[in-house]
Amino acid sequence: MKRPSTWGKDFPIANGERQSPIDIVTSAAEYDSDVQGSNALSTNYTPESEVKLVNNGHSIMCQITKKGVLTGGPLGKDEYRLEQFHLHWGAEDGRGSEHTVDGKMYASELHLVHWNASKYSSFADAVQKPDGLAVLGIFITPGVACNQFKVISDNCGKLKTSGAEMTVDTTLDPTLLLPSNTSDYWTYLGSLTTPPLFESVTWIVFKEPVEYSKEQLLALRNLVDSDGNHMQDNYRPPAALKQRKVKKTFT
Ligand SMILES: CCCCNCc1ccc(S(N)(=O)=O)cc1
Ligand SMILES: [Zn+2]
Repeated sequence: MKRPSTWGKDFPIANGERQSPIDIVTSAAEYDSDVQGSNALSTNYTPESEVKLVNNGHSIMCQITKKGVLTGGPLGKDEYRLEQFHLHWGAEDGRGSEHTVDGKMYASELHLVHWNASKYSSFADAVQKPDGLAVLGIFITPGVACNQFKVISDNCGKLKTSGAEMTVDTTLDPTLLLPSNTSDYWTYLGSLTTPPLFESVTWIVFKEPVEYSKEQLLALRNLVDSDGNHMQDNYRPPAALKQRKVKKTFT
């Protein structure tokens, strides 16, 4: 994939009104009490009985096969189905996340991608609809190892090159990839952060980061992308906020 600065030519929506990621200016975010209590954000994931990993040339992706559901919060009455998760990261710890918080970049960002199964028939059908997708963004910071992420980081060596796929014969519970606090998040209307950049994503970015070990981050940086280079800095820089408001669920 070419550099983000070149995307505008082939994908004019790159300069659209609801592009992602964004810099989250915490002082400008508006508290929204409506996303608490009975309609709090809720995940109901079924653990994967085997783990399908793909090096798709610009990230490492886990294709979900079990029924996993995200509801509540900013999603109204609709039920969003977990489709896949993947990550973005830097060449070093000081950069790598896509969203930033008051200009701060994290070392990596995990995206759990869901599609609106209440209104659409498949991910492909939902991916271009304004209320088609919901993505959970989880910031990653260097620290202790994340045990559930070992399923991915321990197999990066076998997924080195673009197009490599493998099925790991072990279970994986996506719930264990989430931060302990899933009540505090920012949410706003945005887009896919890679081409085709469709403006179809309700973003939910958790305030609390998750820790991965140095070794787990290094495993990501040793992957090879579709250009044959080390897969690093596969993050899009923040796009203009334009006429959007960011909501927050905490004071
Ligand atoms: C039409 C086929 C689209 C395939 N690619 C989907 C896709 C791209 C980016 C993200 S992200 N990085 O915004 O979560 C999720 C899913
Ligand atoms: Zn992503």
